[in-house]
Amino acid sequence: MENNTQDAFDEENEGYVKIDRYNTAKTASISSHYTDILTQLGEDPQREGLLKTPERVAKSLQYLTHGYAIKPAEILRSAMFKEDYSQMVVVKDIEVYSMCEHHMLPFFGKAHIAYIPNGHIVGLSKIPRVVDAFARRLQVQERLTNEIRDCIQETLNPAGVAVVIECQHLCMAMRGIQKQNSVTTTSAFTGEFAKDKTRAEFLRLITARLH
Ligand SMILES: Nc1nc2c(ncn2[C@@H]2O[C@H](COP(=O)(O)OP(=O)(O)OP(=O)(O)O)[C@@H](O)[C@H]2O)c(=O)[nH]1
Ligand SMILES: [Zn+2]
Repeated sequence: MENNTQDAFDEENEGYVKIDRYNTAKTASISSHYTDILTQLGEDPQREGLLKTPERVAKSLQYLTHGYAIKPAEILRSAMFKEDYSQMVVVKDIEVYSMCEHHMLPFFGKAHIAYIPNGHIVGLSKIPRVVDAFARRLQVQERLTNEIRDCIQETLNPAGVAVVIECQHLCMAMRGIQKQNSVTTTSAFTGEFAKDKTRAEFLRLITARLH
């Protein structure tokens, strides 16, 4: 039998919760609903191209929502280091793939995140991991933005956190209002980033291009 059990990141570190990514019972149950849905859409679920589609969709949906099984605060806690560095740390252009909770269609784009250390820094890769943990759920962009900010603020306790997310929503492009190029920007700040000067520096850094 195919071994579907793996942890969320194929790593053994603390904070990476073991998940049954393609839980067998869940896959079977979701698949059977999709067989029904295909019929209701006027398709023939028995035709060759669709035979494995319900199972594929079931696995795909479990992957696209695997963030529920991840504990983002533990990810940060697993790589916090005491360091006497108190300048802004910016990680920008982090790819975001999420699903809007209203239509279950993708929204995707980039997150730009900064924090000002207050005794501790965090392993750089952990910031995109936190983004993924919250993005891989059914979301709205505003809540995604706030959840990332709050997780970093509450766990790392920095002097400030800044989160800017820019995304395109397929529910606004493929259907509904059908605006192909609109981009939604959301932002959330804490602490030092309430100050105009600090916020302006962050915004300058994320819009600057080095090459
Ligand atoms: N604020 C916010 N709205 C979102 C997000 N993703 C999708 N939406 C919106 O959710 C709203 C749901 O509105 P409804 O009127 O209930 O749904 P609908 O009839 O499908 O709306 P239309 O998309 O306008 O056709 C729509 O305006 C979507 O554009 C998000 O991340 N944040
Ligand atoms: Zn939507």
